[in-house]
Amino acid sequence: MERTGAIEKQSMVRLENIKKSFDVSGKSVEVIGGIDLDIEKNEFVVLFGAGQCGKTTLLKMIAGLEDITKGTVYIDGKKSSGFHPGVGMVYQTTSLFPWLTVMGNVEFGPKARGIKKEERRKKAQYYIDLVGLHGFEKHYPVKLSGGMCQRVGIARAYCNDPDIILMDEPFGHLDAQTRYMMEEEVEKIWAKEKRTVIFVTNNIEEALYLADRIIILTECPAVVAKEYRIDLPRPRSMVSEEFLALREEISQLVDIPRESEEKAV
Ligand SMILES: Nc1ncnc2c1ncn2[C@@H]1O[C@H](COP(=O)(O)OP(=O)(O)OP(=O)(O)O)[C@@H](O)[C@H]1O
Repeated sequence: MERTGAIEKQSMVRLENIKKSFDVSGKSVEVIGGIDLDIEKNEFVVLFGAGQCGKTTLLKMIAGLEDITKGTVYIDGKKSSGFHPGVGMVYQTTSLFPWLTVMGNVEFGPKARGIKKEERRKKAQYYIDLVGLHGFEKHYPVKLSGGMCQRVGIARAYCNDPDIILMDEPFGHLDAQTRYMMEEEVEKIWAKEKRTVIFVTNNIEEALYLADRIIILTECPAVVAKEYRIDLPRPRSMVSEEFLALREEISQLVDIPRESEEKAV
């Protein structure tokens, strides 16, 4: 709880000294080394760090899908234990049900909660339209491109009315062009639907394009190395002076080669 004068501001997500160790061949390996974090309602927070630093593990602990070794997660002020219905997840690779159509996948959550057909169809249609898939309602995932599948995943997450949406490198497997398009889509949807989003990536441009705040994690065991509040106006230009200056600063901090340097090696 943050104190601002006499008023107490409650975080949507609060992590208190979160630690995680895995047992690997009988040895305890610490992956998360003690993370404290407060995330405000409707904030767009990006967890940024090198591959294998523990980002997915942290996200899973927030979702209640992974046991916490030490520390506490609070969701909307309440101590969280296990899966929380107010948390939705969009995964790295598509996790759609292949035997269900686009409509079937998006309405799956409300259907499981017993929402009547007419109501859940209306809602699912709204989110299908919002992610730009109008006309694809009856298609099966096998007939869709990677970007379209991720759109369905996003619509499915929103259709469950979560307060918090966790996105785990959702565009990591897409080609560069589709990735830019999807980043624009997510930004637009977030501007319209305003939820608390925690987005994992190891792509600096993506982080800077989307985030209100970037949390930079150290390599394993992950702790918060630094955080940046990004106040650039939205929608952002990836070639503005301020954007490029921040990209340079963060690149140097985390020493991640740019795409062109990676290719040159
Ligand atoms: N169930 C598990 N048992 C043992 N080790 C695990 C388990 N899950 C994750 N790890 C280890 O924890 C570390 C962090 O993994 P994690 O997937 O959280 O990293 P990440 O930052 O999300 O990686 P990437 O960016 O490559 O997706 C890795 O070394 C991984 O091998």
